[in-house]
Amino acid sequence: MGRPPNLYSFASVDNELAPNLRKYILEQQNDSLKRHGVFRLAVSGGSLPKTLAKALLAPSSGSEDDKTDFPKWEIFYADERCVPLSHEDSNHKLVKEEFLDKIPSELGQPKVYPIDEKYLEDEQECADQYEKTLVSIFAARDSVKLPLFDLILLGCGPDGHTCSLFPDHPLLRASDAWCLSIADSPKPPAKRITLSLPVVLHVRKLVSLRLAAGSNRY
Ligand SMILES: O=C(O)[C@H](O)[C@@H](O)[C@H](O)[C@H](O)COP(=O)(O)O
Repeated sequence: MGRPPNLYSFASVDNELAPNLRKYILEQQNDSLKRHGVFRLAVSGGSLPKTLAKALLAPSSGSEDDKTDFPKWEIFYADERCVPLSHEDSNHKLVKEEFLDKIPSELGQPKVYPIDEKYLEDEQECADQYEKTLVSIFAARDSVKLPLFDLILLGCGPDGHTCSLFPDHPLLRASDAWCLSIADSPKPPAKRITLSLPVVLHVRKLVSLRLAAGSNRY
């Protein structure tokens, strides 16, 4: 059995959560860069991209371990809605506008892997293609059983869903794919793709941010 999760609660996003999240992410970045020269993470939508910007675009203390190395980051989507990348519902658009576009040019940009818009009409094909992208980065499925992200950063909806894995949905039991499609998401838009639960649980480090009900505290 894995280690039990550490639970933290923060009274404010700006003064408490953001600096602690920065420290945690940069520890994972530094550790990953030492191990394999790249920092591979998956992110979701919701309020996370804005929180990431608060954490990671804050000024560095100047110490060696408090520096972002964005050009060595590879960012994937833990889930995505099957809409064009410029659509209001796109997680990529959100991450781009709330975080990536705000990175000062001197810090460089992460490499980002959005879904391929060619396959929006067919959510299963969209998931299969995204899985192919993961396979091309994390090695072939016949050589690794599951991709190993250095870090996955997720939100959690009021109903308990995370990625596009919803409570009691049959997708929670799917174990034969890295990426899954959903056509009946209880939260619109209905068509989405998501990492499968085995992939999420295989990660090196997982952060799940849950807003306290009716507030903007985590
Ligand atoms: O695709 C989605 O439905 C959202 O991205 C969703 O998964 C979000 O991450 C959670 O609902 C948490 O949202 P908050 O971060 O706003 O609480």
